[in-house]
Amino acid sequence: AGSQAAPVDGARIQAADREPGNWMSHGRSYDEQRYSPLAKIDQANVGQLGLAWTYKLDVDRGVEATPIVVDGIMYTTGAYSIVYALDARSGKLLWKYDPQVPRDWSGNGCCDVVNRGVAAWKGKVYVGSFDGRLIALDARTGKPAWTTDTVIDRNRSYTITGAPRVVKDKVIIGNGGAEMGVRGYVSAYDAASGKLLWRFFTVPGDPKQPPENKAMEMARKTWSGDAYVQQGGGGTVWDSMAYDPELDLLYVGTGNGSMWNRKVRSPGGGDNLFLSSIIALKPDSGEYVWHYQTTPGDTWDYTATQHIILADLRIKGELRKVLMQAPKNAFFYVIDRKTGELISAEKFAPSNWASHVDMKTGRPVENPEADWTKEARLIFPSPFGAHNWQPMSFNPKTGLVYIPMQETLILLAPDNNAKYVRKGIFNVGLQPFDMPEDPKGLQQVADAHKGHLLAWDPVAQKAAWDQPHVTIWNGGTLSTAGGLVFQGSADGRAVAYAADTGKKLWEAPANTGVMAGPVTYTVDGEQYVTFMAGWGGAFALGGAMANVAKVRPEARVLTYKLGGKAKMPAPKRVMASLPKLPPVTATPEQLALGRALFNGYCSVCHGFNAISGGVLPDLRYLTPEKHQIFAGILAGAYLQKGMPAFADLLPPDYQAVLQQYIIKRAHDLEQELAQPQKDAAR
Ligand SMILES: O=C(O)c1cc(C(=O)O)c2c(n1)C(=O)C(=O)c1cc(C(=O)O)[nH]c1-2
Ligand SMILES: [Ca+2]
Repeated sequence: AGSQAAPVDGARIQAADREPGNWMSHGRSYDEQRYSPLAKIDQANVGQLGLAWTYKLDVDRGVEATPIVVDGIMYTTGAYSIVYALDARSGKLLWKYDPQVPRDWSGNGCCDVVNRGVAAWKGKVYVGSFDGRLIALDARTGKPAWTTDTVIDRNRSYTITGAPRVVKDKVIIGNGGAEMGVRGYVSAYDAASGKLLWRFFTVPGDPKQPPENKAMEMARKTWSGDAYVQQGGGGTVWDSMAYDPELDLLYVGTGNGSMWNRKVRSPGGGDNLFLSSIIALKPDSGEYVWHYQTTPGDTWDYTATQHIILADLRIKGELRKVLMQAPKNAFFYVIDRKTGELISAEKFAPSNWASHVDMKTGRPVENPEADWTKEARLIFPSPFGAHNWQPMSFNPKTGLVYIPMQETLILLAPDNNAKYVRKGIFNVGLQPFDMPEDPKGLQQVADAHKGHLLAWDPVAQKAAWDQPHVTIWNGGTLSTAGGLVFQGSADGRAVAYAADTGKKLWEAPANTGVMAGPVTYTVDGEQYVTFMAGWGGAFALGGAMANVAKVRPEARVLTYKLGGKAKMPAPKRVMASLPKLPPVTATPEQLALGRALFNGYCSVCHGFNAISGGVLPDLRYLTPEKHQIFAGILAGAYLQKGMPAFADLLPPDYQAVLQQYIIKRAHDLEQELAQPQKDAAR
């Protein structure tokens, strides 16, 4: 391996199976199967797994990283894009790099200040920081080698949450922000110097300007008007990529429209390319090759940024080079990855927005009842998706794909006069999200959200087995040659299942919700399994329902081995008691306005109806001292803690009713706590 740390290159990643003890790229191999040939830990002995070591991360917010492990060193990330290099055998910190994400950038993300991990290449480690920088670190020391700004417009809410991939000496990275009014793109940078090599926009720019390329010329014809220019357009490449070295094609998944509401975004309709699509690009030039749009004219936040897996499958007697994706929209797609031809698509989760995918046209057949742009509709899946970013895995031995599937639903109501407001504000064309305030109603909605570990046969396009979870937002999956599937759970466990039958074989407490995809590796012949634990992300920030999981954020690396004897630290204590509450003085009408303001501006971080999911402060617990400086906080007093300023959008009387609504909800809670528990229970 020479004297360099992390001397990963394309040849090594392509031959990943020859060194199964390493985990050298995000999905382990370029095909992103997240399947490990390691089999020392198997169905017979997995019950003996114990903790080898734990490592506490700095920030207790959502943890979503897939660690990279090369030659005994683990490179991983936590919230605010902090990078950690750990001895993979002991968990000892070798170095740490904190990109010092300005905390006042926090409000530019839709879904927590998360990071999904680094890439390693020829002695460097690459991380995308939440504020949109791409940073190359010396893998030995953690010192920056170069930094580049990937953001084309700092007046817009661009973020990076996804992990870079490196292909042919090019670091590929996209960004997030389609809830916040950005134009999506994916860029390639020279791995050695950080120089920009190409950029592919996923949605058209201003029609008054010439299109950047042929693909944008094609895309432009599928949009109406030019309102989308101001609104951003969307189509962000915020997570998935895969690479086929033989075909020399790079695949990227694109996100939803900005705004979600197509009536506002593209008033005359249209497919709005390349929203919610899988796009094949030439990695050398960024040139468009083909695309498949999963949700034409998307109006539900049905991103196709979900994990992409490449595999060779025998379908109707023929070996096909396929690409698989289970996007938010609840259809499992098998696509010819050379041509983009749709091979099959079936529902892997309940949905009401479309009945099926027409195999002649390759398009979903939409249910007219799911059009919420005229009036409010109950839609499933919700924008949490039938599957979100939590990566699935494919086991070539069982032929099954293991999907962190979820049943979700939502009431969407249009705001067809919505205007782009400014950076840091949700820009979706909806009336504020609605959710029952009363505990019983809330419990009903929460109960309708169901999490599953679904084993899916991609050839037969049907479920092989299904394991229920307590709620949604469970972890990504890892499958191994030991006949195992590993998955963390929202309710705070690390679990192993039999890959063939789904039988649960092992579990251990994680103290907190586990969302990230686990990895496995070896050091000196010993096999380890690592779970990145830490509750957060979109569901937990949204609050209320996430409390079903009964966990709090506690960011930690958990590594197991057979016979491991390390001790799990005790879980952190939670929630203080309610402070003395100021009186409610507002009228019912004012409180209704306060509620609309809260759910419009505050709920995506502090929870719907002011019930926090425990990641960010539950405002019902605000102390009298904090209530005294409420206006100051809205004006930006806590910017450096990550609390954005909203005062410019809320005249003083609105600020007062917003505060009154929070106080009213605190009184509601006080009453609830005083009542016998059984009233609130399911
Ligand atoms: O449209 C986008 O740009 C964008 C970005 C992100 C992100 O960067 O994390 C998410 C989403 N959308 C999204 O729709 C979503 O459900 C989501 C969940 C999460 C998460 O980390 O828990 N991120 C995102
Ligand atoms: Ca989105």
